[in-house]
Amino acid sequence: MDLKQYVTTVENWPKEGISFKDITTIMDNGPAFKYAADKIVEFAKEVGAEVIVGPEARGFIIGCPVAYALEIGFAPVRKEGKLPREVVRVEYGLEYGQDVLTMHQDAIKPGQKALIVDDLLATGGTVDATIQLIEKLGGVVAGCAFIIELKDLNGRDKIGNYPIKTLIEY
Ligand SMILES: O=P(O)(O)OC[C@H]1O[C@H](OP(=O)(O)OP(=O)(O)O)[C@H](O)[C@@H]1O
Ligand SMILES: Nc1ncnc2[nH]cnc12
Repeated sequence: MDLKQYVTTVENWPKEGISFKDITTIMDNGPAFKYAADKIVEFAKEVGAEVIVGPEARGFIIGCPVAYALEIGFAPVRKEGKLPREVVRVEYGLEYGQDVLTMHQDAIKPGQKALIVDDLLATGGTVDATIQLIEKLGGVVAGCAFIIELKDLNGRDKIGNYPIKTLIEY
């Protein structure tokens, strides 16, 4: 399937100069959404993922069906002040901002193999912070999977040697 045809590009949103890649037009097409999730499920099996870790909010959209298909757990990464129990926290930078990401202290078991799943890899700030959170909890990063990669922003450089899967490149 040519998944790229289902992505909508919105120029100058949410800020001047940003070419926003909107995945809601993948999600609202059943076969396209299933294809994207199935491709990431295949990768999750290859790397032996034992838990899926997804950053708020679009990482929930694609991460949860992957976890469901594999019958493994899903651990949410949330912006500060959203998780109700004790958390670990990491500050990070975005293509269009700065924020703090958190995970519950008990979200990952020591030694557990975690696959990070998100809709898009841009500067890599989010995935870098998520890797740090998993490792603070004693987890092992099995890999990172994204529907979309924005190559010019060199997000891969922040991921280092972990296995990476991306389905669409710009
Ligand atoms: O590689 P990066 O430069 O970190 O950018 C990628 C991140 O940015 C977007 O999330 P955003 O923080 O906009 O939050 P949202 O999913 O709640 O819209 C996207 O869903 C990724 O998580
Ligand atoms: N250009 C972009 N499109 C969609 N989501 C993003 N997150 C960071 N940069 C983005």
